[in-house]
Amino acid sequence: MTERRTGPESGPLRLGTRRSKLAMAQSGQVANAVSRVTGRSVELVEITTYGDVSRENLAQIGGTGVFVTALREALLRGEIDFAVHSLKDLPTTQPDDLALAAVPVREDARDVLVARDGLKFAELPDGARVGTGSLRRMAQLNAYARCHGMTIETVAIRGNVDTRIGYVRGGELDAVVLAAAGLNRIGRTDEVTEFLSVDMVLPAPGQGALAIECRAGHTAQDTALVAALAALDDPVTRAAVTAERSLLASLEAGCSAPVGALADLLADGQIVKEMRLRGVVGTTDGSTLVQLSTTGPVPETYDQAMALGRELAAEMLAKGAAGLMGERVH
Ligand SMILES: NCc1[nH]cc(CCC(=O)O)c1CC(=O)O
Repeated sequence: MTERRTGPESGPLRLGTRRSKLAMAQSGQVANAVSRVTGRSVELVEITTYGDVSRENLAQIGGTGVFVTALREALLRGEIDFAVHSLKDLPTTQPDDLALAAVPVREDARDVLVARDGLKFAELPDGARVGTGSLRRMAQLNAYARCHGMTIETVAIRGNVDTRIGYVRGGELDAVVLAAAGLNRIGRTDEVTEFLSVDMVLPAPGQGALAIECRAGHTAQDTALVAALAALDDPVTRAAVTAERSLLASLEAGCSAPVGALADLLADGQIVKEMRLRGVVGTTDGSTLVQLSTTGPVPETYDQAMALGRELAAEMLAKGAAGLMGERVH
C-alpha cells in the first residue's frame, strides 16, 4: 500500500463535503478561496451524512445537525482538515473542539418561489398545493395567504433541490419554496418565479451564509489553519448570523421549529447606522405569528451580537412566542 502524505502538515488540505450537488458546489467555491488564501491545494473528500440517506421527514428525524454530524466526526478523527456547512444547518451550540473559522460574505438570504407557469405567489389559484419541508415557511406562507384571502395547501416535502423542483415540473405540486442561495449555487436561479420579500417570509437564521469549520487548534497545524481561514471571514455577516442564531437559541427552538430571523445593516446614505434584527415565530397553520424587530449599534464582539439576539427573543417570549412553537422535537 502506498501512503500518500496529506493533511495539515504538508500536501493538499482535505475538505470534507457531502455528495449532493449543492454541497459539492459550495465546497468547490470555498476550496478555490481557501487555496487562494493558504497557497495550498485543496482535495475534496466525500462523506455521507444521516441527512442524506434518511427518507424520513426532517422534522421527524428531529434533532439538529443531521447534515453536519458525519462531517464533524471526520474532522475530529483527523480524516479531513476542514468542512463547509450551510450555516442554517448548524446547531446553535458550537462544540469546544471545533472552530467556526470563517463565515464568508452572505449571499441572497431570501426564499424564492418556483411555481408552474411562471406564477407569483399572489397569482396561485385557490387550493394551490405549495411544497416545503420547513415549518417556518409553512407558518409564514399560510399567514400571508390568510391575510390576503387566499386558500393554499402547504405540503410537506423533502429531498434535494432538483427533486423538489421536480414536483412542480411533474405536476404534483403547483409550487415549491426554496432558498435563493441554494438555487444560485447550483446555477438554477432561472427556475425562480418570485423572490419572496423578507417582509412576507423571513428566512431561516443563517440562511444564505456558509460556515467553514476546522479543529480548534489542538496542534500547531490546527492553529495555523484556523488563522489562515480567518482571511475568508466577513465580520458583518458573522455578526448578523450570530445575532440570528442567538435569537434561535434563546427561543430554545430545534432546527425544525418555525423560527425566522434576519439581521441586516441600516444605513443613512453611505453611513452605516445600526444593525436591525427581525424575528418571527408562528403556528404552522399561520393563524398566529409573533413578529418583532429590534435595532442596536452594529455588534463589534461576539457577546454584543449574542445580546442583540437574546434581547429580541425576550421580547418575543413576552409576546407569547413559546406557546406557538408546539411540541419540541428533541
Ligand atoms: N435545508 C436544507 C438547506 N440547507 C441550506 C440550503 C440552501 C442554502 C442556504 O440557505 O445557505 C438548503 C436548501 C433550502 O432550504 O432550499
